[in-house]
Amino acid sequence: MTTVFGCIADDFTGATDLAGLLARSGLAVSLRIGIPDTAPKGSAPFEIIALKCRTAPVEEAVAETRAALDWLRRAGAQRFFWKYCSTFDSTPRGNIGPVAEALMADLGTDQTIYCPAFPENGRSIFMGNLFVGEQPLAESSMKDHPLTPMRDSNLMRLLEPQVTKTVGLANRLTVARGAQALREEMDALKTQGVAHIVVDAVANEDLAVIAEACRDMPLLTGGSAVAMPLPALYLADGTLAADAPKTQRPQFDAKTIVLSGSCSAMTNRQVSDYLGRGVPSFQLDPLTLAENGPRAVLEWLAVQDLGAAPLIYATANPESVRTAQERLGVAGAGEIVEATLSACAVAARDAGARRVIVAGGETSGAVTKALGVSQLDIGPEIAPGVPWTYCESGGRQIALTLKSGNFGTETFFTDAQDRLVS
Ligand SMILES: Nc1ncnc2c1ncn2[C@@H]1O[C@H](COP(=O)(O)OP(=O)(O)OP(=O)(O)O)[C@@H](O)[C@H]1O
Ligand SMILES: O=C(O)[C@@H](O)C(=O)CO
Repeated sequence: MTTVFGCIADDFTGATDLAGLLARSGLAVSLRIGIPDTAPKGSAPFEIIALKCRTAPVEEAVAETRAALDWLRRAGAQRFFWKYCSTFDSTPRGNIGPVAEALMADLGTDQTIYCPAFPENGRSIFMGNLFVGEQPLAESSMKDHPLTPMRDSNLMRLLEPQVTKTVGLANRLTVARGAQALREEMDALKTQGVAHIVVDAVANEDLAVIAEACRDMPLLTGGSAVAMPLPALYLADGTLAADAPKTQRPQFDAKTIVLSGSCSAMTNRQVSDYLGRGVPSFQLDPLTLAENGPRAVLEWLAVQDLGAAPLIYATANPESVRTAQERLGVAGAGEIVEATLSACAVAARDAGARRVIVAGGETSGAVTKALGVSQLDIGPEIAPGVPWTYCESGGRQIALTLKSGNFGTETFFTDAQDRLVS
């Protein structure tokens, strides 16, 4: 099968988020961890390459995404998507804008759109300003993000310093008038030399209009949700054959491990909910780990009944996180926890776990790497933007879900288990 739509995501959970929304169509979606070192063969209609370049140096992010684009082109894709966070996480220099400009140059196109809106998860854009729920981005918890604090809510102002060409806006009033009106507005902006168009969207209906208007642009950029209507559009216009490969539903043994390294407000609530159900659990403390290593948790894990879906978590409140970071450094505390959760993932898999639930973007990156996973097929969605995925790890098929810190409802860990039939 030739790939129709090639996507590049700037982090792992963001990639599974996009994959989950594309897979709502029932069509096969394949996710590669990093740029495959083999030539494309038997690629899916929708291919996503997950990178880890959100906060990488600009030159590194540009080089990696260009290499990913090259692989996707060799897989046959002619339309491309640059996926970044629905909260537009970026540094003052990038990497959203510089990567978009580099991909545009490679594709020989002079216009693209920027639409991080994800209404189902409370991200909306109005008059170029991004909201998280009812709060402007810069007043949301994103203002204190450790790596990419977002201190402005205006997407044009955020993007301008990241690009060399002109930035403009197609606002909600235009989007509300439909796909044809939006196309005309983009053409008018093109004559004014606008290369980068922020597009307003407050509801899924707006995203349907934007996707319809922009479906044939060589490059689209945004959060996952703006890409969601594309599979149906490509099926309807014959870009994708009606017999294109569909998603699979393999079955997995119910032995499960839940690993949480996210300290977001939502993950804290999810961990509390799961603990409240009386599941076996082990709380990791970075300071104890720094002193004694992971032996205690690995010994505890070795005697657990994985049928009871035990939880190992470092999830903590901001005060405890700060204390650990003051003593070990931000990176030091993070690495100790990530290394421990990764070792637990491997030990649980070797002990028979076939369902692995991971919370946290960085944590997911570390666990996926430790499990030696290079390709994931996308299964059923657990919550908006969080699907189950199927992959091979250590010679076995496992089901793996990677949850962004802020995604899912309080009952996510049980929701995940309920979504897979054994
Ligand atoms: N108790 C703790 N003290 C200090 N650092 C911790 C603690 N628990 C987890 N960490 C580290 O905090 C970081 C959490 O980042 P991660 O990306 O996994 O979650 P997140 O930021 O909530 O998720 P996302 O990026 O999807 O929003 C990881 O590096 C993790 O190892
Ligand atoms: O878009 C989002 O919010 C997520 O897919 C994400 O990128 C989390 O890191």
